[in-house]
Amino acid sequence: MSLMFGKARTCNIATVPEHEPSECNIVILGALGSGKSALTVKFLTKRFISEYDPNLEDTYSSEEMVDQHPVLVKVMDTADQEGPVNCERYLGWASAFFIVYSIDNRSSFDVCQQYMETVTLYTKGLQPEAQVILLGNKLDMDRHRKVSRSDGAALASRFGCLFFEVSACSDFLSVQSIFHEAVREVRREAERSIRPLFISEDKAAISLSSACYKELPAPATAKLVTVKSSRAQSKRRAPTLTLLKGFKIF
Ligand SMILES: Nc1nc2c(ncn2[C@@H]2O[C@H](COP(=O)(O)OP(=O)(O)OP(=O)(O)O)[C@@H](O)[C@H]2O)c(=O)[nH]1
Repeated sequence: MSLMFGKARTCNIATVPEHEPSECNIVILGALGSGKSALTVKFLTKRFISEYDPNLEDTYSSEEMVDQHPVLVKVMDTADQEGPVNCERYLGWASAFFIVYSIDNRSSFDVCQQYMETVTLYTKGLQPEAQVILLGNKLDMDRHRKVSRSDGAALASRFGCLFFEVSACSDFLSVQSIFHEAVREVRREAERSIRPLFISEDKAAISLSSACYKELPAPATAKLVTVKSSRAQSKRRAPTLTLLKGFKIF
């Protein structure tokens, strides 16, 4: 079986349909304190962290079932201190980007615009194109909101990407849904990129205008199978919480 999924991605799950990538590499970008680690840890462990090591950058993986198909989701939780610098380490690796801001912090939203520009400049025209999802985090802080939902939607629409608001400290299923939605987007893109390009004008108009705020799909029932960091794997260390030693988990 060969997968039409470039950039040296591997294929090791035999039951994956031909056009579907068996791995999905998600890079999480955003300003300091926007909640990148909290979202990552929530997805991996269902728990919320309140303290973290801001210099910790690592890649974690989790075997997931998304729409009855297995996929290895790898998550790179980045620790850039001042916006997009030294992006080479993830630009070629990512199948999807989460660009995260905190809805109660206007400047974190401004940093997102820089990330959007950097990432879309790199990804546009690639086959398959890495998918970008804008995330307004800390939805539980709505009463302190500094970025309106329509501002988020407008930015996403400017770059033609999906947009969700979420909270890393509330329910696990909505955080998981966003990661699964990223997998779906990556699969759609993989499928699109192996199809000949016969798009009617009507369809093109629909797809161009459809970017923007999207209601979360019903939470998937898939359950977390394993939690391992790639570093831990390579050193054959015990999986799970040892990899998260930079976090305090509640
Ligand atoms: N209320 C609330 N707090 C959150 C949420 N997500 C993260 N936080 C808190 O915000 C702070 C920063 O969260 P992190 O996940 O460490 O943010 P980060 O983007 O990884 O930060 P850096 O590692 O410094 O880049 C922590 O105190 C978290 O507990 C959320 O959804 N709601």
